[in-house]
Amino acid sequence: MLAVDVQHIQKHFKQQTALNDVTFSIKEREIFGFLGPSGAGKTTLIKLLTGQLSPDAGTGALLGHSLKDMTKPVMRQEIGVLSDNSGLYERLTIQENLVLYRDLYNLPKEAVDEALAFVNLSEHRKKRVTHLSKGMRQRVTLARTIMHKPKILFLDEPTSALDPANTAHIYRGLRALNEQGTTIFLTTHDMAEAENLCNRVAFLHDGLIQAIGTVEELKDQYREELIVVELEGGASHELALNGEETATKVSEWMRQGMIQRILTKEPTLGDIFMKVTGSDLI
Ligand SMILES: Nc1ncnc2c1ncn2[C@@H]1O[C@H](COP(=O)(O)OP(=O)(O)OP(=O)(O)O)[C@@H](O)[C@H]1O
Repeated sequence: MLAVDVQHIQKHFKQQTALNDVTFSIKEREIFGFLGPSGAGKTTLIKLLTGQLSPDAGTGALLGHSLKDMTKPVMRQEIGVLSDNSGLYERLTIQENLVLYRDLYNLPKEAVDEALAFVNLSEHRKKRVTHLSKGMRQRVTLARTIMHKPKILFLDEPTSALDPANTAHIYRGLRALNEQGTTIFLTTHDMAEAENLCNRVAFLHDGLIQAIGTVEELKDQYREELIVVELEGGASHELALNGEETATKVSEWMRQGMIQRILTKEPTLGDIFMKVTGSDLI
């Protein structure tokens, strides 16, 4: 069964088109990343998939259930959603927030400790939410989101407020969760995050999927045969691998003994995004 199956979804806000004919599917147990700059439609897509918005056109299903059923209680057990809108109880501690949630979902006692460890907040469990930094809040929200071990996890920019050490910790946790069977759908404009975590990615730009595939497939598809020649004194030149100009220049530099290093150039996801959309990821 497909975890997510979306066909020709459209969403408009008055004159503004947020999503325009978006079709894709995600297999169970994939980690799938939607990459796009601000305003590309990423949050809108998560809201449509999780029943917070209805599409203007198109159909979709999660684990075989129509998007129309997303607000039903049974689906709340199947999915977890991390978004900006944390909905945490400010006056309660981290632990008290998680206990409330544990009881709501009838989870075992140890679920709170596991969730705290997942987000590296065990030592801070007694802190009130109102005193937390933005990154800590994001981690508490994430703890709550993964606590019931959902079948599909939707993460809207999950590490946007986190430092590198906590980001690495969360990545390890997400991979472990995925190995236990959770399908993960995340949005990001951080290409390193996508490369690091995702089995497959899609580029979203102007409300359309502009490219989709594994990171390796996209790199193969858009690979330019380029070399970088680094010269004495620090100058560096990017040249086509098989150009006449390259041969002339390189042999001249070699004759003069100027070459320090010659490297082949692998495009980053950011390079590919730029090539496909003509726009930056930021
Ligand atoms: N409730 C709304 N009313 C009007 N326009 C909206 C609404 N929600 C989103 N939009 C518009 O739809 C487009 C897509 O927005 P969306 O929030 O999905 O982008 P995003 O890719 O998540 O951006 P970011 O990375 O900044 O969160 C934007 O042009 C945005 O202004």
